[in-house]
Amino acid sequence: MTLTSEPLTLPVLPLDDEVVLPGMVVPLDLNDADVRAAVEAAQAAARSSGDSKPRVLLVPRIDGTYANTGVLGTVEQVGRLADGDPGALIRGRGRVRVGAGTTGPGAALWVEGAEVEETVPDPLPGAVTELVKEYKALATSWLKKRAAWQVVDRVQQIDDVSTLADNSGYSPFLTTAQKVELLETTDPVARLKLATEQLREHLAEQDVAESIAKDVQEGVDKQQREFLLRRQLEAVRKELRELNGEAEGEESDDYRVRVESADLPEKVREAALKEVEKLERSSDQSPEGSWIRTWLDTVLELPWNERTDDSAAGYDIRGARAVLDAEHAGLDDVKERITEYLAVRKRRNDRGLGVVGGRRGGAVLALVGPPGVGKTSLGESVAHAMGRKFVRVALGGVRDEAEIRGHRRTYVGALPGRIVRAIKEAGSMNPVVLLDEIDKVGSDFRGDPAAALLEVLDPAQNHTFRDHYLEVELDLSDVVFLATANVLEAIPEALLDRMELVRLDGYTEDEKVVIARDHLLPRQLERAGLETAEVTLDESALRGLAGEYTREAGVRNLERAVARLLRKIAAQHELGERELPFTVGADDLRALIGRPHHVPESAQDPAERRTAVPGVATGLAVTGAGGDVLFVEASLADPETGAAGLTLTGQLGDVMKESAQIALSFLRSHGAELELPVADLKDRGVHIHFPAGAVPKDGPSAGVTMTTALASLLSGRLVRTDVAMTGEVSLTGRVLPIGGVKQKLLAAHRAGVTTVIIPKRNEPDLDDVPAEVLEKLDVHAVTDVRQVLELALAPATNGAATEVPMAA
Ligand SMILES: Nc1ncnc2c1ncn2[C@@H]1O[C@H](COP(=O)(O)OP(=O)(O)OP(=O)(O)O)[C@@H](O)[C@H]1O
Repeated sequence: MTLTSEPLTLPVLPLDDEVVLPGMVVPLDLNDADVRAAVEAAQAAARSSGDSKPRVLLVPRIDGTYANTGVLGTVEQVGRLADGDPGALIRGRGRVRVGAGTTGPGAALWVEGAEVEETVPDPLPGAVTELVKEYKALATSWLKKRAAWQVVDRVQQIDDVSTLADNSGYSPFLTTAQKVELLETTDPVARLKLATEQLREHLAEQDVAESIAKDVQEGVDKQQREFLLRRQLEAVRKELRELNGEAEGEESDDYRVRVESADLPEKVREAALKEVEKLERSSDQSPEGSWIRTWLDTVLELPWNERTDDSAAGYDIRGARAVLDAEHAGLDDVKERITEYLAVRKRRNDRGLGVVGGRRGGAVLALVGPPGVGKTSLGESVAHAMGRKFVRVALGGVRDEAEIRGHRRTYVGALPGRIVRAIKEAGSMNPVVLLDEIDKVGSDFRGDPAAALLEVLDPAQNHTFRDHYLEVELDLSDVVFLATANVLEAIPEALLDRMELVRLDGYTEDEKVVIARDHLLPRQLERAGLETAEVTLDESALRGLAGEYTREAGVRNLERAVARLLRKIAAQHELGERELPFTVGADDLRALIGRPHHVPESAQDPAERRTAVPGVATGLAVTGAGGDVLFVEASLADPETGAAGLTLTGQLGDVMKESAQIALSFLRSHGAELELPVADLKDRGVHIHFPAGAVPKDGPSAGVTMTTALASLLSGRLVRTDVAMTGEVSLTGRVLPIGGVKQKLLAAHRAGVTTVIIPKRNEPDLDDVPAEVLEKLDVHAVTDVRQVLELALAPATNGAATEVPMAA
């Protein structure tokens, strides 16, 4: 509520763009004509009326218009202002409603006015007390920001609502209009509310502005800091280079220069430059920096645009064949297959067709066979023949997909995969890559390496091969992939689908002799530091080494034996114990490298032979090392103590266990007819054992051998030592076909077996078996297990027949 008291007559002091509120003390410049006129008029009036202080009416004038409300001001002092100009110090006293114009002394404008009386509720309602607190808090926070500590105290001490609100007149952030609003709000509580709002708004704006300013400042700071640090880094580097005696400009670790000067495909360069930028931003010590450097090194070392030139000069197929012939003895069919493969590849290439693709396209040659038959070295020969670089990627035991495709770079110690590493090692984008032991890749929780390999080998995908580590695409379409495997069955199905198989089953003794003479001996002579003419191995010595000192499908141990022999001779020569040149004959072997390890069963003392007791039969099997002979032993358990049923030992697979069951069932039902005492089989346990040594692959082909061993056991008739057999047996006694005939026959021959029994339906496989082996073997193709028993069991000897061995 506002009341007006008796009228006042006052000279108007107009304030342009300025507002003085009650309680404020302001200095005003007397050079200003309006100010001087008002002050002088007031002084004159005061003198005549005897008032103590001259009084003026301070009225804001906005765009030439006066506000409705003014403030009664008393002139406190007239003198010099801080800048030396004449001035007056005026104190605002109270609100006055501006009335009509009137006359008075001097040049000033005189008006009538009425003082505005203010009432404040007493005591203050809670809401107002709260408002007072809020205002003080806001004002304090604002003042503290400006470090106006004395003012903080003064504001805190004001208790009067009206005075507190008018104190806002000092706020420099308020616009003239806002101050006029404060002036014209005559109710003190309403005015304090308004002042509080204005203050709050300002503080909020300030907060936003401040945080923006902070952000801006930080950005600037960071850029500046970075710039400064960079300069410092450069200076330090330069100094280090000078210390190390490097010439200016010869910046070994300046990746930017290296990337820019390297011969990289455009996409790769872009990616590399991006990394260089990251590197430049990271500190020298940060782990990220070292990752990036490793990555850049890898990228820079890859032979992006290197390729050996084979199509332009055009390796001619005849030349290629000549290389294959020169480096490997024998293997005619294998070489033929490789030559065909090369010819097709070349023709397609010449006609711009690219690699043979598509499913079953057989873009990849897979060399399958036992160890030491020359798979790896054939791969190398293919590279020679094509005039390309050769790299070998060992896949044995790879179970992690990342081995093939690389680890993501975020992985600690990440590396590119083996394919990328192979390309790097080859130093060209079109090498011959030999995927060695592709049958030994496994899969587990870390993914399926075979799936990654599939992508590598697929001509539709491999021109954009993506290694997880490298992250840039690599074109593998010009790489010649070859694969090797020991065991065909172990190659993952999907991969097998992509491959053209070339089988290497092993060598005959004659072939080994030729290989040893033409290839292994010359190489090992050189290794032993001997001249070609100094040591000769005659044919009988080579034969002895191949036949009695080693027993293998390939020639790896043979090569070792030759090496051992030559080392011995070289040492003896150095010790003066042997004259050179020297020709080694079969009789010299024993003295040089000791006794042979592999004597044929038939050459053993008859009592020492494995088949010297009933119940042991000789089988033929394929193992990881190629074909091999193995012995199957059968015995009957003691009727008192032994458990009934069938016991099998010797690391057998499920299929082999089933074959054993079938052999047993067959003999139980046909024993009588075969004149075998099958009653024994009913109440006594049977034990079949495959002695360790060579562990055969799981399969049914030992069926005939197990049947024969059991029949021998029951009849007491020995199995002929010179007979070995292979074949599956059905419940009715039919002999069914099996695999690996060539490997098995080579093994039989190696072991000195002379009679071999095979299933009739395998007869066509004999075409693959070298003639020299067939010549020495008496091969019987049979259809029924009865024929097997007839051939294999020796005639009964009187008396000894009942001596049946027993298992413990
Ligand atoms: N037909 C051959 N003519 C000449 N040398 C041969 C022949 N076969 C094999 N060799 C030689 O025998 C050695 C063993 O061959 P290699 O290492 O290539 O066997 P591999 O089949 O790859 O065996 P693995 O499966 O264990 O890798 C090599 O030194 C190779 O040169």
